[in-house]
Amino acid sequence: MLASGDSNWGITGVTQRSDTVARQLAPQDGLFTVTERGSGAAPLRVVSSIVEAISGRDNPAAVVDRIAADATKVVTLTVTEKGYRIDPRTGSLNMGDDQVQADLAGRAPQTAIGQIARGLQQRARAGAGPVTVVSCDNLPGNGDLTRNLVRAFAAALAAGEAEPLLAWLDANVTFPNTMVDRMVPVTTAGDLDAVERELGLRDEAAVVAEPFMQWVIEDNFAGDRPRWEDAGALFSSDVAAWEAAKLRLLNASHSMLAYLGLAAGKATISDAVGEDAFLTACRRMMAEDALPTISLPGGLDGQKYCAQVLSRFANPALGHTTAKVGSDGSQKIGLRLLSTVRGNLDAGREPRWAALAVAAWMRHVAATPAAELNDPLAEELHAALPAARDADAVVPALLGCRSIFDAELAADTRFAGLLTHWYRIIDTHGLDGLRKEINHG
Ligand SMILES: NC(=O)c1ccc[n+]([C@@H]2O[C@H](COP(=O)([O-])OP(=O)(O)OC[C@H]3O[C@@H](n4cnc5c(N)ncnc54)[C@H](O)[C@@H]3O)[C@@H](O)[C@H]2O)c1
Ligand SMILES: O=P(O)(O)OC[C@@H](O)[C@@H](O)[C@H](O)[C@H](O)CO
Repeated sequence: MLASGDSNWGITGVTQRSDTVARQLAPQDGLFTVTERGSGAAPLRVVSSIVEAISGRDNPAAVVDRIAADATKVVTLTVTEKGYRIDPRTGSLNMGDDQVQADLAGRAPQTAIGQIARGLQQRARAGAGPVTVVSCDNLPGNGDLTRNLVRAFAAALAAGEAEPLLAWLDANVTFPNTMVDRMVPVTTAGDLDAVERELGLRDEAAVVAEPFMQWVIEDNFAGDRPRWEDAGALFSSDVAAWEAAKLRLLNASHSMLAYLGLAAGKATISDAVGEDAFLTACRRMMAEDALPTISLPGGLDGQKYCAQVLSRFANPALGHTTAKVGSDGSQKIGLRLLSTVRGNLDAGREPRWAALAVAAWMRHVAATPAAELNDPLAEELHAALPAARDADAVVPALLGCRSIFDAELAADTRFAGLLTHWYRIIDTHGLDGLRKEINHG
């Protein structure tokens, strides 16, 4: 958007739990490069939109100040699913979370929702103007969700604080829903060296990405906003449909490839999708299980979208690891896969392929020691596991985790049967068994 000529905007970047990115950007005046990899890649570009980078962990008061500043018009957040601190049983803010309670008690806030709510409270008191909060995470209705969590935080304050803040939020803050799509793997040391060779300078904050990018935003802004449409963003009143398509087709296949790939020793998503049987499983999951459960947004051709997703996954230059995509499974499978599972069971169909992905996740959980499982619920999941790790022991044990499977889904014998079937094949017959079973249909 800046490159299109309007230079009135800039970004204050805030890191959350670690100060790494703030430390990398500070000596570079906030400048960083974006390297596209794959067919149609644009030349390396230096991005100058970040005017300052703050460590939210070390300087939470500065975060509150920036949100409250009159000059701030938009607050975006991208903090992963677990960063929202949702209670899986209620879908609202987890009031049992120590960090949420500490933010409510009045310390300089450390949680993402606490920082936003306290920033907005200071903004209300300062009489600064309206502001828009934009979640960019892979969550359905991410704007509505963020609004509900911020309101829940405000409502939990003492009455004298809660009522004026809630009224001010209603009159001055909007939370548009968005869908962001671009595969951006973790930058490696090799990426930094490659950028240095091309640029002639060391960029510690370099970003590597695929050429594809898409940002769909609900046009519901409380105040001024950058003209992102000049740089290709799509403003739409149908963001929910875009988000459902992305989560149930792209992200669901991504998770499926991650867990099948991990079981078969494939390090990257492109390696996993290069295995014909896994490619077939993804195709069939999207076509037979996911597509029938969603209404596509106007202008999106489902068949073409699925084919494009699989060819994006095959990009060998990206190096997106199965370990990274497979992290935080407890936070992702409900949104990406169980939504499809429920849609099919309700319609009387068997979610055969989506169940394969969930079974592969269960196998990953059971085969990974608790200390090595990259998941905020690692302890809870391992506490649920019995000593035996075969299909008949693991599947019912993990189905009993109410943070992930509701009682109705856990009691569905069709789903449990599919999970046990696929788990057993992965566990006892390995890649050859999977190939045979997937190709057999
Ligand atoms: N990387 C991609 O390909 C991509 C593409 C589209 C959307 N997304 C979305 O962006 C989000 C971030 O992805 P990423 O690849 O940058 O992940 P990442 O793991 O590299 O970064 C996650 C960020 O979230 C913060 N965070 C993690 N746990 C937190 C917590 N408990 N509280 C507050 N902040 C927390 C981290 O500090 C970090 O800044 C994803 O969850 C996804 O929804 C990612
Ligand atoms: O970012 P995460 O960890 O929530 O999920 C991993 C990937 O599935 C995801 O980041 C995709 O790459 C992205 O959603 C593509 O737009």
